[in-house]
Amino acid sequence: MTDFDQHARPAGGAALAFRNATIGYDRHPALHHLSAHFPAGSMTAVAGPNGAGKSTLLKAAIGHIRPIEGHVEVSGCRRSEIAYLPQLAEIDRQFPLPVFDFVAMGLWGRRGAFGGFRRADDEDVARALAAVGLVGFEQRPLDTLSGGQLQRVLFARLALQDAPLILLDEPFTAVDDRTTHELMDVVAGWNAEGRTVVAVLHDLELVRRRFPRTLLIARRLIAEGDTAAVLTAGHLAAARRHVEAWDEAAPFCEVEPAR
Ligand SMILES: Nc1ncnc2c1ncn2[C@@H]1O[C@H](COP(=O)(O)OP(=O)(O)OP(=O)(O)O)[C@@H](O)[C@H]1O
Repeated sequence: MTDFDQHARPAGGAALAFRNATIGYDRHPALHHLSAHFPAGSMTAVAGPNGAGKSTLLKAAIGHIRPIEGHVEVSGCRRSEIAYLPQLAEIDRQFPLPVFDFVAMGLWGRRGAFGGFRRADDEDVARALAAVGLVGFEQRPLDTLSGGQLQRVLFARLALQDAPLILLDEPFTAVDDRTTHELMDVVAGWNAEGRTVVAVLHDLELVRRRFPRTLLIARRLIAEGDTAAVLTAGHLAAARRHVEAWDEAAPFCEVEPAR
């Protein structure tokens, strides 16, 4: 358990399911007929080659993209309660705020933007910063942080959202091994509290070590389930072949679902 166990949730939290979902941009599908399930309380890695549709899957889960066909279902919480960490490249780090204030924004969902802060909130922010190893950084402007420090700040803000379902898009890209290890422990702590975690990851060794479940996609489902059974040489080769053979101009899906 982490410092956040006062927010610990009972088992039976939030789940996410894709039901024969085709998801794309301007009606050009990026993901075809995807059926996949992220059970409540599970911790799942989403893997696949570049362009496989991993970020698209997370964006559909939070409702930024609507399926062209099929359904994306969130159960056990409202979509607005999902915590989502986009790729670092999509984050505006020129935000003119000190670390403390930026992290405190994680409380907005619970307090409302104009809800006012309580003394306990200051303590929660301080605890969140301590949990990611950033004591002493409270007044540092965001734009003076290294990539790894910024990622720690983003994790602290995410923790304060107290979300039952947490989606992370390549959270360890451009951070060193030590930061990855420490932030990975934070993620495992969230999952131990009963939160459902879905993380897009390229580092398959990390996935094998730390994620019990994996979803392997390549514009469609290749395999899902126990990580060892999913990340086989055969499945990984199939994923590469499928993405390489993909015709970007194909307007509509004619591929049968993989399962
Ligand atoms: N906003 C967009 N408009 C049009 N096409 C897009 C958009 N975003 C992504 N795509 C396309 O959808 C497909 C899947 O992209 P996505 O970013 O989901 O893949 P990914 O698996 O996350 O890739 P990577 O590992 O490179 O981050 C790609 O062909 C991409 O070019």
